[in-house]
Amino acid sequence: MASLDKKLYRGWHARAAGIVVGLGVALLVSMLGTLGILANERRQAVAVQALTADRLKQVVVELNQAFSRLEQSRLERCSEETLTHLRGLLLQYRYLRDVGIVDARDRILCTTSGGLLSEPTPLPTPTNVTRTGFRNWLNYSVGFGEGRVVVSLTARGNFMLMVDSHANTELMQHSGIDSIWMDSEGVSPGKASPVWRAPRVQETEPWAPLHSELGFSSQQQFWSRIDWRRGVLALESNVPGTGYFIQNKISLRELFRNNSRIFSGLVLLAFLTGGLAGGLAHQRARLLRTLPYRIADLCRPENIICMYQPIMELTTGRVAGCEVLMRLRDGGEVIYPDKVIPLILERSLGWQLDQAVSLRALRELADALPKNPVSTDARLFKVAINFFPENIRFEKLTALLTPIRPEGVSLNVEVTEYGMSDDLFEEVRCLREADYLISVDDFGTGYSNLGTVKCLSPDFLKIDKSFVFDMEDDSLRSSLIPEIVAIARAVNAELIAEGVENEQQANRLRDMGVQYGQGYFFARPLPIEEFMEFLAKATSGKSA
Ligand SMILES: Nc1nc2c(ncn2[C@@H]2O[C@H](COP(=O)(O)O[C@H]3[C@@H](O)[C@H](n4cnc5c(=O)[nH]c(N)nc54)O[C@@H]3COP(=O)(O)O)[C@@H](O)[C@H]2O)c(=O)[nH]1
Repeated sequence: MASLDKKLYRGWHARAAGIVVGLGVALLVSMLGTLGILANERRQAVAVQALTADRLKQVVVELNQAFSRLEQSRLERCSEETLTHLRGLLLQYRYLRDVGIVDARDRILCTTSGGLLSEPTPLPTPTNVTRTGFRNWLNYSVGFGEGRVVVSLTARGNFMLMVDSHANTELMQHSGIDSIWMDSEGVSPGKASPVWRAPRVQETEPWAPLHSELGFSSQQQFWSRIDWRRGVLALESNVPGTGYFIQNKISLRELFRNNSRIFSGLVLLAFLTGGLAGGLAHQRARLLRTLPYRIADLCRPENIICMYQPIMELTTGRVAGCEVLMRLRDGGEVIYPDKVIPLILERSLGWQLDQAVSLRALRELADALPKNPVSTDARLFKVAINFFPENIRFEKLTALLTPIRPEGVSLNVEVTEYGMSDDLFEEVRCLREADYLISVDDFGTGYSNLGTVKCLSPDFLKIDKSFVFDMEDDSLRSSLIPEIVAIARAVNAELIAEGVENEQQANRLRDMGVQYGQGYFFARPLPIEEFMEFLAKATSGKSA
């Protein structure tokens, strides 16, 4: 069995399974590990963005509050008194740097820092105008004291507030985020403009937020995208209710560099788990290719091949019938019965096999025999079929064979000597009454005595081939053939000698009183077409 398993195991199948599974597991482990690293990176960015969003929101809330209070105060005309009042208001806010009053053409008339301006200072067109009526000038450079600073201006009605971009920048720089965008909803909905970019971010082509529509949502939401071309993972979120968006961009190369140890560990882990899984899959695939795992499949009708070995009448040379011998097809290979019969019995597949063989053989014969010129002989034609002893049950066999029994063919049930038992006698008696022929197979190798053979009353005794093989040497074994001939006469059975391999054996057996011979001298077990050709040739030879 071991050598057959080895033969049946097709190396490349199992190797391919091992390689595929190994690579698959290695890939899966690497992917899961990489996803874990990305998820960790994302988690960190989310925490940073949540904190920054909170701060930005405070600025916006401050702006809203300040505008409401200014609008309620109705201090829309520039005067020292108004400016004093505005300065008092400014002190109450953390992020506001300046408060001013503008005219209808957005010209600055006075500010808390600059006082009453001798000439109105015109502002350019706003960077954006929001739905709620805010006009924004982002990154606006103004002279402040000795130098200039970059600020953000926001105006509503006649009031203008200045948010210190420097303060903002400080805030951002320490937050770890990369850029802030603002949605100019109202003027051009869905179009966002960058507000701030960390100095370390050098970008020629900034990325607008993915979901601008979420800028005014009351919930902070996070989303991410990977730009494989640029090798960047971008994480974004909105600042709830403000129209602001926050972005973090992580270079994949940097990510790899920062986590190089983890990645090395991951490669090692992928290699080990892939190797282990591949090895196990290879073993399993090898195991699945072995006969014990495939025997049930091999015994299915589509894998069964029936061969027909002629049984010759030794005195006349006429083809008296045939024995059906099965083989199992396994892809391009053929498996012989001796290799699988023990396994078939162990797996209780005997009936499945006997059923499939007899159905196929009788159908093939029913199709082929009438087309053949020997059909006139069919009346005499005996088809011997092997059944496992436990399947020789009258009801079971007749239910199976009666509907498919070909016209004019005698069915010959072969019973091995090993399978003989008391309860078999009754089954065999019933089969004989129903016109079935009975042969005792491998006669001489079992433990039957004259009494049991008498009880069975078979039509044929098949002399086991081991007696025939030894005939040339006149061995002790072959010297028993006359005893077998005597037993056959005593039980009124005819004899078929198995394993006839040459003419000398055939002639001697005939001379000893053996009626029939079967063996390679006449023909090997043949497929139906070749068997029919043999039959035609033998019949025409006889009639010529
Ligand atoms: N229940 C079933 N058992 C079956 C079925 N088909 C076969 N068998 C049993 O398997 C045994 C082995 O069969 P196989 O390998 O086919 O061998 C047969 C012949 O090929 C072989 N033979 C015939 N002539 C010669 C010869 O001249 N020399 C030589 N060395 N071998 C020869 O002998 C076997 C004949 O078998 P049998 O007459 O039945 O003893 C076989 O013994 C069956 O029991 C099946 O469908 N069902």
